[in-house]
Amino acid sequence: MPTYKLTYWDARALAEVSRQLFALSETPFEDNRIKRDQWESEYKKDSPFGKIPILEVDGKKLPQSHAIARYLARKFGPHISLSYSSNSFFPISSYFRICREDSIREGVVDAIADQFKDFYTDHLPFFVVLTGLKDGDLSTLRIEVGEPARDKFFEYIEQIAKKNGSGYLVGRSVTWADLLIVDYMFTLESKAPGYLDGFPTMKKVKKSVENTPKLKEYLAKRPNNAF
Ligand SMILES: N[C@@H](CCC(=O)N[C@@H](CS)C(=O)NCC(=O)O)C(=O)O
Repeated sequence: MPTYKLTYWDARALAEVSRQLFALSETPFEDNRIKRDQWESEYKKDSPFGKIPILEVDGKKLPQSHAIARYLARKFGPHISLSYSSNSFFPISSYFRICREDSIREGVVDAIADQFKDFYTDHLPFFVVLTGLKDGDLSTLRIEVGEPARDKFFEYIEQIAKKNGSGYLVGRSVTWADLLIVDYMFTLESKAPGYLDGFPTMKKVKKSVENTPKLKEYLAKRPNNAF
């Protein structure tokens, strides 16, 4: 088995999906949580794009959080489902075959993750003030930036989740797009209770994902980071 080392801050943010993919697949990895001064003095100069997270696979560096998560999801999954889902109604082997044959599903998972990234960028000016990373007028930012970005994105994925009807966004078990969105929802709900109340199907998706057995175990033990 290759050795994996994931370098990021001591935060969930852009590394958490990949940590969860390691947990779901029960793959050992080095969770290398660094401080800003270490980043500046030791890591930055040798980083491919001058940013973290970075995944090292047998010493080879892979940057960009989505590229890392997609790589791990395909390697371990491809849909990180199999025995981890309690409500997968296909027998494991046939479900695995169907996923492999149905590569359009992988495309849809990637598209949702990319759409989330667009939302994340639009929503960021509100998010950084909400989480205390920057100072600003929270109530004005909520009305002018947060809620319009939230409504645009969550109205799309609420419909996708409703239509899929399984408690997940794509197929009948958890994918990395679910992990990505649910972790962000977790932060939003802890910082702004009620902020996602208009999206009940997505709240059900969050519940299904957080109750995925291996993930539930991981969530109970992970460091208590604010975001
Ligand atoms: N698009 C990149 C963004 C990475 C990014 O902005 N990382 C920040 C931490 S969240 C960083 O490396 N900051 C340190 C710096 O810019 O020197 C990704 O998704 O991985």
